[in-house]
Amino acid sequence: MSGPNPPVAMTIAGSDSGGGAGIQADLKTFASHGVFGTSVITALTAQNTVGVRGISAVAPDFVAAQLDAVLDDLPVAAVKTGMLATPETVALVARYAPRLPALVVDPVLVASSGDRLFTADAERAYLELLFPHAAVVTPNLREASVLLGRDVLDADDAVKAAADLAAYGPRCVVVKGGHLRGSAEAVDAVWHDGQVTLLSAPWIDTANNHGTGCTFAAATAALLAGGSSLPDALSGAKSYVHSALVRSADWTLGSGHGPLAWGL
Ligand SMILES: Nc1ncnc2c1ncn2[C@@H]1O[C@H](COP(=O)(O)OP(=O)(O)O)[C@@H](O)[C@H]1O
Ligand SMILES: Cc1ncc(COP(=O)(O)O)c(N)n1
Repeated sequence: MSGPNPPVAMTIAGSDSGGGAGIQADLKTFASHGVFGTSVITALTAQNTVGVRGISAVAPDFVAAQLDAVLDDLPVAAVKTGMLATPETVALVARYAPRLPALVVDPVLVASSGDRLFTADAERAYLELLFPHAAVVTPNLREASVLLGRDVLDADDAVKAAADLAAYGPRCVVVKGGHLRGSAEAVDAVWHDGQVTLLSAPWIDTANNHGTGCTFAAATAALLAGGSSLPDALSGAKSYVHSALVRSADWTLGSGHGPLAWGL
């Protein structure tokens, strides 16, 4: 006898040929949470732990075909967006938003290697078209800076940025502090229902941080698909990333920023 159906989640993101981020990180994270993962691929990247060598965006019509194929057939309970690659694809996903439950938007604009993953001038499409539909948006410090057009450099800036991004309509904003060095804690600023709180975990000293943001957003979507409340999903995702970072801290896969472990 088989058990009950697993919850189903969807990732709408880019492929990372190096396996550390994007679709590959999302599916590992869904599976680690006992969630069945579906995937709508928006772009291929030729990428490794060192950097991004090339990007080939999928035509928006074919992104739509993938969305239709999955949504017409499978009971998707939560959705995560990662690299959307072009403003046209952001607009497309926004048009599908009424069919996308528990929408976690990770506004991937720049890889941790510093390579841009989005065409210029995409900020407005994110802010005006997609953010109003999101249950939660999860920019890192650099993405918050690009979106707001000002420096977001420290914890105080992150708190202000979370409140300012909330004005665009998402139910919750997490400004992730994974690139804030020099502190014993990795602190993220969370705006939810008009209140700002901090999400904190011990800082792990490791170069293997390629895919932390994808993993955090995918874990949040997996936990939402399983029925967690938003605050529980965010704290569960934070501890999942922390424990993955601990287990892969000393790996030497690749000569750049290596990937994270997976599994619970
Ligand atoms: N070295 C680290 N130690 C502990 N937590 C980290 C570390 N690096 C990132 N995180 C956490 O991982 C999550 C993803 O953050 P971040 O790395 O800023 O995202 P991104 O990959 O989008 O740049 C956040 O919760 C952040 O605090
Ligand atoms: C296809 C793809 N999607 C997302 C990221 C961002 O991940 P990170 O910020 O950890 O480099 C990436 N590098 N590649």
